[in-house]
Amino acid sequence: MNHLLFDFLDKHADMYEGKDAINPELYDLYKVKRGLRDKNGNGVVAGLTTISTIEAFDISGDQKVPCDGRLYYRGYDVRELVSGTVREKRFGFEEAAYLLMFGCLPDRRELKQFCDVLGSMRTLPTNFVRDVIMKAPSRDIMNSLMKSILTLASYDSRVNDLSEVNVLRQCMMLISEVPMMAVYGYHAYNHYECEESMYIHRPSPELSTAENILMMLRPDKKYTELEARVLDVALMLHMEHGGGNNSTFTTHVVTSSGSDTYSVMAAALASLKGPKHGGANIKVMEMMDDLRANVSDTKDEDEIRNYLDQLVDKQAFDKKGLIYGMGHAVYSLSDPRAVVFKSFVESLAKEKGRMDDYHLYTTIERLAPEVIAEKRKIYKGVSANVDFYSGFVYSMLGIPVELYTPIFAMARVVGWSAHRMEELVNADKIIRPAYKSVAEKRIYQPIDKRQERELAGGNYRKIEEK
Ligand SMILES: CC(=O)SCCNC(=O)CCNC(=O)[C@H](O)C(C)(C)COP(=O)(O)OP(=O)(O)OC[C@H]1O[C@@H](n2cnc3c(N)ncnc32)[C@H](O)[C@@H]1OP(=O)(O)O
Ligand SMILES: O=C([O-])CC(=O)C(=O)O
Repeated sequence: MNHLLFDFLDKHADMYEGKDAINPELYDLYKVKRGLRDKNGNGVVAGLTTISTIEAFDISGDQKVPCDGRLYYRGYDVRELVSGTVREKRFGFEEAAYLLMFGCLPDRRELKQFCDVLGSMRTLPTNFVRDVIMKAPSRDIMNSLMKSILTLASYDSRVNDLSEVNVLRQCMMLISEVPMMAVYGYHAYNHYECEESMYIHRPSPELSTAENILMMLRPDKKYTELEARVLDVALMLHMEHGGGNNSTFTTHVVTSSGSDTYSVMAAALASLKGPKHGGANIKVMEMMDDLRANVSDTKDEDEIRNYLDQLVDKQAFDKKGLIYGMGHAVYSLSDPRAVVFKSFVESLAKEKGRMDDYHLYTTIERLAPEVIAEKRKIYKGVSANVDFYSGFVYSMLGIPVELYTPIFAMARVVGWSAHRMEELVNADKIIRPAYKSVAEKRIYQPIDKRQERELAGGNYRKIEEK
């Protein structure tokens, strides 16, 4: 332990606590939109996009009426894209990636070419797995991914070339390589930290992204057709969500400064892993484990409601006051992706003998919006979001929890790529909103004239002892 640091923090913890708190009334006074949303939850319009469209309200006269959510990729309803590829027995991730990147649906020849190119790019530099991915493995695969992506930049002789075709090359390369880097990052962690056996399977250029993920993950490389199709649908549902979501907005912000593709993607990953964003899928699973540990009868609705009450009152689980997997910055009555997920969760749960869990999830999905509405100011309705059922689906596919958010990233890297290109082509202006300063001006004091402060201390020690 660094005693110097420990004592310093112990003395200063009290002084630091609340130091940066700003009187909430000032936000109203200066009309600051906290979280870049107005009082009714509407986001500040920060840009234009043709990549996707999100709808959560219908307009009736001059009224906005909450409706079931709708999501379109380049104008195509995501539900139709999913049902189309499932019906026509094709893997859809690559097709949707083509659509998002190039703006139109591919014909058979174009799709084959695109899949062949992605397949040919599923390689990493010589010894990259040994020298980069295996070094300092961590349970946090998102951090491991960021490290790998930033290191890849050193192997790119045209790292800073912002021409469209070069950025397209870099993006396609990352779409191909992120699944490998994430799965190998997990194997490294599983071997070095969990003392399990390690195996590194090379991806196959003939297989789809979803098949490759399952193949690389499993010791015997085996998976069923249903498992690969379900994962493919999950990837399609996570690929893109407008320009304003936290990680895609990060993509726009960092792109606008002229930074390189690797740095932009690392920043987007850093944003996505947050538990209020893509990291929520891991939190949902941890919350469900905590619920099972604290609710004696998971079929008793009163007991479940009581636990949800405690969650929102910051008394249970991580004491953050959130029911993970619930609520969305844009959607009101429903998130269309959660609805699609739910449609195959039931059949999968039946097949895997997880119907008790399925009923528990559906009960929470029904009760949570009521509990949140009782205790918070609700502007537009709260419903299950894409992260609510995704972890449950992955657990039925035998995917380890550490990979849940990285799987989100494997898909969303496509949306980030499309938005990076859109920002480069259209905006070419650094994103720079304003912050109103509410600080007082002060007169400089020479060091010998500054008053000595009495620091009580003890606060950090208490935190450490917990
Ligand atoms: C891929 C994705 O990023 S999807 C989102 C994944 N995140 C989660 O599942 C985490 C849990 N959910 C949340 O934290 C929130 O719903 C967010 C961050 C997604 C959206 O938050 P907001 O934009 O503030 O939602 P909204 O305006 O509808 O919230 C209204 C009120 O309900 C509260 N609320 C919303 N969702 C929840 C929730 N799941 N649990 C408890 N309270 C909630 C908000 O805190 C807010 O109350 P406040 O004004 O007192 O702070
Ligand atoms: O749009 C948002 O705020 C969150 C997001 O990325 C998603 O729901 O996929």
